[in-house]
Amino acid sequence: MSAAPMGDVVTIRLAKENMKFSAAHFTIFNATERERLHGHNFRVEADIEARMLGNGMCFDYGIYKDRIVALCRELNEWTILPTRSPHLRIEEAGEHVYAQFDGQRIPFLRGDVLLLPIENATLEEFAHWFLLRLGEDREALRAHGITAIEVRVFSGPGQSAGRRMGFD
Ligand SMILES: Nc1nc2c(c(=O)[nH]1)N=C([C@H](O)[C@H](O)COP(=O)(O)OP(=O)(O)OP(=O)(O)O)CN2
Repeated sequence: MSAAPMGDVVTIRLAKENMKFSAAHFTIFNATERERLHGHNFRVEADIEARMLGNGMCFDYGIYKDRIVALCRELNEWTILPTRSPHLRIEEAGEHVYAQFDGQRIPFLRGDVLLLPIENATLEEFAHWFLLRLGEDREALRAHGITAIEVRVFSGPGQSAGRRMGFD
């Protein structure tokens, strides 16, 4: 049986139990409608497309297991607020962070809040955040022969958003 020729594209699926984070958020639907603050135990999965590199394997996926778990830890046990929402203004004042929405000035302790450069605290924006962080080191992606990554974020069983990014 011939070995898989170098250059074949394979998909590595990473969906480990420890790829998870607990966080509070609220989805903003428009300038006047949002959810109440609530939380989830979010789970993360990643499909990484890559070229075979010889020796019967592609890149060592352990590298990205560790990276995804580390990124989950960055989001764990925070109230996540989006800094790029068109409907929310963030005001930092001393030990507080105020989220200004539709005339409401919602107070948080700075020590409880993680400000993320996303448009909304949604599954699809969390997935995009993971993709941007995983795609930061383009040299490494090239060396690993990685051509695309899809990240899928779950807010609970049966509810997720997947987002894909190609890399040249
Ligand atoms: N396009 C999106 N729409 C919605 C999102 C989102 O991320 N992207 N998020 C929400 C809510 O935040 C989320 O659905 C709230 O959780 P909810 O489904 O109410 O609660 P559970 O996860 O416990 O699911 P149940 O169906 O209640 O069991 C809404 N829209």
